[in-house]
Amino acid sequence: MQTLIDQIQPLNAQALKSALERQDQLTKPPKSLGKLEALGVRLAGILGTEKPEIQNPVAIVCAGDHGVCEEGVSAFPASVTPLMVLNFLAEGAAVNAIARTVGAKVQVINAGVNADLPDHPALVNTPVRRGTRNLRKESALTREEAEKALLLGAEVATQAIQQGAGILVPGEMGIGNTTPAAAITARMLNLSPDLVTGRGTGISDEGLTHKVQVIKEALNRNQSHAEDPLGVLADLGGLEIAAMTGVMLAGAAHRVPVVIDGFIAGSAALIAAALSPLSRDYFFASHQSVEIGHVKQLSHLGLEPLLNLDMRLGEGTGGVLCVPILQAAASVLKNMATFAEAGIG
Ligand SMILES: O=C(O)c1ccc[n+]([C@@H]2O[C@H](COP(=O)([O-])O)[C@@H](O)[C@H]2O)c1
Ligand SMILES: Cc1cc2nc[nH]c2cc1C
Repeated sequence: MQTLIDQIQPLNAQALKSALERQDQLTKPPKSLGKLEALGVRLAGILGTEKPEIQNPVAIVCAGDHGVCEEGVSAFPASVTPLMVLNFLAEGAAVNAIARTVGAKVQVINAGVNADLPDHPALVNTPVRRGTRNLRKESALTREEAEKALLLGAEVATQAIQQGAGILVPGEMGIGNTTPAAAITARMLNLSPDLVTGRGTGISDEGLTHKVQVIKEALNRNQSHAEDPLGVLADLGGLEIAAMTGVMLAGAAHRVPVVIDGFIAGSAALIAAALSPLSRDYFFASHQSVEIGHVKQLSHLGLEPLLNLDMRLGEGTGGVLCVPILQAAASVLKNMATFAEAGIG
């Protein structure tokens, strides 16, 4: 893991500078493309050229199950997780439908689903274990398991990049995973669980009170500290959260932009950014999730969401939806004429 972290370098300062200057030479009133301009400049810094281009988007949907489901923290049964993996493979899920509209490929990682899954070309089927332990009672994962899941995500992302992926969207599927995501967020940001715990798939008021209590008890076991992000990941868990963290770090290590989806992806990004503060420069936040803790994650990460469509699905749906916006931001720098070229002014 340390090798991966050490590979992450700052953005290319020269490319940032020339892209910034170029924005004002293009045939438009200065700053008239608003936030697209800063997005383009950052993409230039990531790709190391004032004329960036983004091709071959790939969504990597990481799936895992959660021992804490036995506490009744979700509106849906855990059995939905493997069924949704089959749905991704049959291209019937929301992420598939949205990916189709933007030309993105969807790959799935079984990081730790509690069921046997069939072999499929779009599935990396090497689970670290069959779901996490119940974080209310014990550490969800060992450090070794957390690191293994992280490295699995990193390996799949690295392979996708070697095969030409130009932008990565880590997505997730895991019934119960807003519980570990909220616990991680509370610990990493040192916030009370009631400020970062939401309704996930749609639990009742009573369910929400219970969920906050479960998270409080998990945090009160008091086994991990924000200064030890891998320890937090292991303690509070999520095999798919760990795998997503790996995808994010591998994107940054290979200078590939990474689109951060909703609240669960946000919790993985908190871990990634704590492991490597430089990695944040490679991240773009797609949308503002309805989950209440998401705003807090994004402000901590210094990321502004591109869309606010009241989404709270996960799977990488918001991330995939934002790919064309980022492609457009790059295309402006790459394909627009300058005033000099157009003979204007
Ligand atoms: O991405 C989000 O912001 C988001 C918010 C709420 C729920 N989800 C999805 O719903 C599942 C987790 O919800 P829950 O209630 O089972 O913890 C999981 O499969 C996520 O992909 C995702
Ligand atoms: C059906 C369903 C699809 C999902 N996709 C991501 N989380 C989900 C949760 C449920 C319940």
